[in-house]
Amino acid sequence: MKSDKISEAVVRRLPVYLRYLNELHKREVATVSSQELGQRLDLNPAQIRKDLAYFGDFGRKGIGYDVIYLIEKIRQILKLDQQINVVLVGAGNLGHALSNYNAFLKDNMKIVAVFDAHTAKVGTRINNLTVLPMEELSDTIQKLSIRIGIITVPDIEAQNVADMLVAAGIEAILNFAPVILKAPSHIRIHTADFTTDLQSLAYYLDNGKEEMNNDTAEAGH
Ligand SMILES: NC(=O)c1ccc[n+]([C@@H]2O[C@H](COP(=O)([O-])OP(=O)(O)OC[C@H]3O[C@@H](n4cnc5c(N)ncnc54)[C@H](O)[C@@H]3O)[C@@H](O)[C@H]2O)c1
Repeated sequence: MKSDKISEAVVRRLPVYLRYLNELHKREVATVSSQELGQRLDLNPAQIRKDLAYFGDFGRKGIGYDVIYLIEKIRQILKLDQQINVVLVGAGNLGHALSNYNAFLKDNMKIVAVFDAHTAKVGTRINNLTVLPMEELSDTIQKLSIRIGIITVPDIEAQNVADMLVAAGIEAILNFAPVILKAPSHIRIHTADFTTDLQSLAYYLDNGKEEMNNDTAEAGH
């Protein structure tokens, strides 16, 4: 398995494959072709074959890929075959929503601690967890071997929280605050930015109209 050579683009596609493969497994489908995966996921089958070739040549011509085997391999590559503990900082609106969202539990990722700086939030309960004060962040991260941090604090506080997470030994951060965070190069940071996503959608709304207008104009020629 050439896991050390997997590009970022492939790593981002693997969870997409995994979600659909889990769906197939639930429907008791045993094998799937790259064509079917391509159709369903709107990806080029050749690209899918290339991505999956990272795990060795196990697709069989005319039969396709063994769904269970592929699920196992992708989970291994993504390290979802081990329990990964996650901490969330910022028990506000978004923090509550994410802490209550259990969809990733099946992938062995679990929010095991929630923190907040506000005294009114500390001691309250979210989804069976008691919100803890920031003073306990470092000890808790070490005690529970927490490896990923989720940041849901206001933008002006986000860098400060990221620094605390890094100092406590976190290896990766999912940041929901609309700021670009700085961290040492060995820390992986992904930012989930709803605002920029919405802004780029606005562009496509206009483009869609223009394209429709162009199409209509061309059709009239
Ligand atoms: N609510 C949404 O739908 C949404 C969507 C996208 C992005 N965001 C972003 O997520 C972040 C949180 O949004 P929200 O609506 O949940 O805000 P919120 O005000 O409801 O919650 C923020 C929480 O962070 C806590 N906090 C503040 N400073 C802190 C610090 N230094 N350490 C620890 N905790 C601290 C606050 O006490 C509060 O409980 C913001 O940056 C926001 O821009 C929110």
